[in-house]
Amino acid sequence: MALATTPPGPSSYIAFSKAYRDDPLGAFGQAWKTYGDSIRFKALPGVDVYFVVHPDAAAHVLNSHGQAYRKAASVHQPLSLLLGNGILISEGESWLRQRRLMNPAFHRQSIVKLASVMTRFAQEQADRWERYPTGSTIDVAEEMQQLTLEIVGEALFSTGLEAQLDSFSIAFRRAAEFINDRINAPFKLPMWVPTKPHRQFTENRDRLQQIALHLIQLRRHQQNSPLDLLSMLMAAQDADTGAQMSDSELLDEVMTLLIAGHETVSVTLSWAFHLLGNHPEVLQRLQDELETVLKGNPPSGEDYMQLPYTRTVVEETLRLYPPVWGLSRETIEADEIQGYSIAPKSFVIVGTYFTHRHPEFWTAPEQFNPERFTEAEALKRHKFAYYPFGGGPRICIGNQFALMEATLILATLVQRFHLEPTSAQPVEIDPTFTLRPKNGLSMRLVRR
Ligand code: HEM
Repeated sequence: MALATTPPGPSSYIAFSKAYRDDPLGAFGQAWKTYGDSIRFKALPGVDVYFVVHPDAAAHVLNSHGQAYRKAASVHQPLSLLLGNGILISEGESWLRQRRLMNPAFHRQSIVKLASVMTRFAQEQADRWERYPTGSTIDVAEEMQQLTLEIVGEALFSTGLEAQLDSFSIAFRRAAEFINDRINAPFKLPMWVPTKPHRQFTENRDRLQQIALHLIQLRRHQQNSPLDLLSMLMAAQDADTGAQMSDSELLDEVMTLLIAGHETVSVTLSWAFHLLGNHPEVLQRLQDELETVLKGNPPSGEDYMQLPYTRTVVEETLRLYPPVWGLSRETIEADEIQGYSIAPKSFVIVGTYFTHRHPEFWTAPEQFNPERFTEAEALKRHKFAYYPFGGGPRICIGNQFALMEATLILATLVQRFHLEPTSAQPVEIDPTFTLRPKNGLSMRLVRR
């Protein structure tokens, strides 16, 4: 048997990390071009970072050999400042218990019931836009963030978040910036050191948690509670012990769902509008589908399955702009990926953004072409050529929720409005926290 070797990579990590700080996607993209699908960076003495792009490697790390990996502490410790030990962060038995408790709330039957929440809020958004003078310039990224936060808030609590929406949104954005900086900082001061950013982060985190905890406590005292995600989480019982979640466990899960459940969908929608604004032929097909299927009526939950082209637009957007552009893991034990040896306690990044543009698996990968996502085309593909929701046991629990929400919002807004680019300049990507358009996304709102 041939001995496993070490993947190639740059000799100077300092040069790479400087390029990474200036332009993370550009730095990884350049390294991918130079060294191929598996790269090793010597980060610090004794600490290696491996970057893998091939779908086989993604399948290996996320699925078939997932037991040799755990979520990377350097990313998840900063995240846990906000999400505690919620399902996104936890590991092992405790994660399995949380996942089992939460799974029923995300089954298709449960999600379908939320379709009316999604369409109602999307219609309200369209009504708000109706009041703007046609031709107004709007920040689509900002508008989608508010809308998706409203929807996940309603799905969780049925009511209650509206009044606090702005406060939540601002505190979240600031807290997310702090976490992103902390993830990328080579040295992290302990949080008890009273620096200004630490104090500000704590204030923002406390504001977010107070809002969520208040809604949980209100529900504890409510009779005839509505059938929403929060009641499902509160009613969920551990199969072995019959135990239910405490307020602090609920708080971590609620924070996780509010945050994981709005930011990702909001950036997907922003990119979808950006792509549609620059691809009139795709927009035309989408409008044709909406006209044929909806016949001028507003979309309802039942229409979701009848809008296959709209959904492929969402899927293709998630290919080109996966909100979670890379997945980071740590090796628990030594491993071998595609013939390369991976040292124990190394950091492995699975490069979703790059796999989604891998020329061996996608024809004309840079082109926006929703046709790739017809059932027949999808069946022909490597299962891990496309994984915007991750894969294996830790796959996104909200993937059905997200696809339904993005499809229904897109259908509702495209039926009534056309969003035009305000500039011929390409929109820059800001890969902090999630893959967002840099400095928002300014577009011209035209009534149809
Ligand atoms: C387009 C939208 C979305 C994208 C691209 C996305 C992406 C992802 C990815 C890549 C992961 C796996 C992270 C990893 O393996 O390290 C994940 C996990 C997760 N997502 Fe999503 N997500 C989306 C929407 C949602 C929504 C709407 C919710 C909830 C309402 C949600 C809740 C979660 C949770 C709770 C986890 C952790 C699951 C676990 O570890 O068991 N996500 N998401």
